[in-house]
Amino acid sequence: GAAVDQKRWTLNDFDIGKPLGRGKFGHVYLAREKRSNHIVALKVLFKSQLKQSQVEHQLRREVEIQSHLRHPNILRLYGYFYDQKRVYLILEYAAKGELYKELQKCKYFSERRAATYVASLARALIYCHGKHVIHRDIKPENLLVGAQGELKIADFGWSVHTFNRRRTMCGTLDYLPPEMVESVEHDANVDIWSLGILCYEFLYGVPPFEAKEHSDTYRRIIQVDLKFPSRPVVSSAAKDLITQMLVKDSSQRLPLKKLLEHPWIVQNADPSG
Ligand SMILES: O=C(O)c1cc(-c2cccc(F)c2)nc2ccccc12
Ligand SMILES: [Mg+2]
Repeated sequence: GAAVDQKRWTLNDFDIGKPLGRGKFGHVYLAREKRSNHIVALKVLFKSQLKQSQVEHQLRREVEIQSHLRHPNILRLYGYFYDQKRVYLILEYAAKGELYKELQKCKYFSERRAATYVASLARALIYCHGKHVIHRDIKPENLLVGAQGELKIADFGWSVHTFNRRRTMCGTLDYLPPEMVESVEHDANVDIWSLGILCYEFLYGVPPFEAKEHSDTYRRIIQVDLKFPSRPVVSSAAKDLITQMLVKDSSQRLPLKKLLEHPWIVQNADPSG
């Protein structure tokens, strides 16, 4: 098979290490490229599963997109190859793993930690939007943490698949903005909404429109039924930012560049991200 940086990779180029996790279409392994000793994550996808779920074309498109994105807060895709039964994706290894596990463990983040994450995601999204790549689907499940604690959007491909499966079939609607829930045209401003949802969840430990039934979540989203609990205590600056992002009219949402100048971000985000 081919590869994004023209090199023809094969399984023999790697020493395979411990499993890092499993997804719907296969497993991810720690691996070391033999010549460079470079540590990577090798995602192994079964062609049978990909065919069965009719996601081959999406995978190719997402690989194409992801391989061209170069940003400190976007997980790198170095290349891919395939054999008879499997497709292998050569990914950057994020040493501190999945953000959602960290969020579950500490329930919610401090305002400084939340603001630092939100600012780095805003910078990654500004970069993506600049390359006409939108909709990076930035829920906690799609975020990994690098060795220095930096956030990485690791959402290439899956979320599009899960997006088509999870959001239309089952799974969380929580992150969908009104225009997507009402399935009308959507643009890069969908990412501002999702980042607002994420900011709320970082600070309170739950997404703002969570409800038992899908139909209730759906209604709360389209009504923008935004409420701030009294606990944990959160600054009014943070609530102001979230309120400016979770606006039904996508054109009225706070632009990402303005987000980086918002007092809550300026006063709380660690500049190194
Ligand atoms: O047998 C193939 O040619 C094949 C190639 C690819 C593929 C090619 C480039 C990039 C990428 F991500 C995937 N995906 C597949 C999925 C299911 C069945 C077959 C294939
Ligand atoms: Mg996606």
